[in-house]
Amino acid sequence: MTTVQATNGHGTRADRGAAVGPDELVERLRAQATRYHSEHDFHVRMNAGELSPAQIRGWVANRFCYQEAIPRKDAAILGNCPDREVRQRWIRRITDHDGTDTTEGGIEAWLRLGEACGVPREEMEDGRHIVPTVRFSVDAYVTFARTRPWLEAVASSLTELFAPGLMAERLAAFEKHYTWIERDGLDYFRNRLHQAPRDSEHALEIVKERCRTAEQQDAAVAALAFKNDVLWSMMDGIDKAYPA
Ligand SMILES: O=C(O)c1cc(C(=O)O)c2c(n1)C(=O)C(=O)c1cc(C(=O)O)[nH]c1-2
Repeated sequence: MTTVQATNGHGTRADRGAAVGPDELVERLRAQATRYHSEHDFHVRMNAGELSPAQIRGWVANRFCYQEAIPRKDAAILGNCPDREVRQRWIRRITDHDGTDTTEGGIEAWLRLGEACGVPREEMEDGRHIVPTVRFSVDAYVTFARTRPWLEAVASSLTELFAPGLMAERLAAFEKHYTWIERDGLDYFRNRLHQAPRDSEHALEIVKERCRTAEQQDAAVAALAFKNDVLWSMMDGIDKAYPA
């Protein structure tokens, strides 16, 4: 089939006329990997061990804004989703981040990561280090989940398909290059190594099964492209705020 690639990579309806099968849809979604934030220069330098302590601290403090917003984003998806089976599994994402009476969640693990890097917990919690680009990008993601159809919001979470490679590389890079960070602080990344594939498999199953029309498929690809933009602009904001 002939395709005309949109220059912004958003895979608009002009790309294709007809709906494709589930496997080809997965290929279209996976093709978005080239625009994932792992390709951003700040991440490339992070994993090469080239960032200063101030740059790592700036990244950790700003990323806390994203971590804190994830459960609110997932609650918005639950609120818009009429399907009990989907909700039954999706709800796990909220406790993974918020924790429970007996388990520590990702937000607490991220606060410990920050402390291990030398950012006091209260400085993360009060948001004093958050730069405007990060705040607006994160807000755009939560607003997207609140206002778009729930299936598109599920598709937008599929950046997590691309996350495990970056996480594994990051964990190795932190252990090798940033030895000034206490090892216990890296639990967040270790946990995500198994949580991210589990979550993205579920989201992919939903999108494969339910995005059957060309419009739904284009909307899913566009949602994923939007999310890549959210993550990329966060990195742009952090990169600019903490120069080498
Ligand atoms: O550090 C990263 O590179 C990274 C990327 C992503 C992602 O691809 O959206 C997530 C996370 N981390 C993460 O920790 C996380 O909990 C998470 C949830 C989601 C989501 O969209 O639901 N993405 C991500």
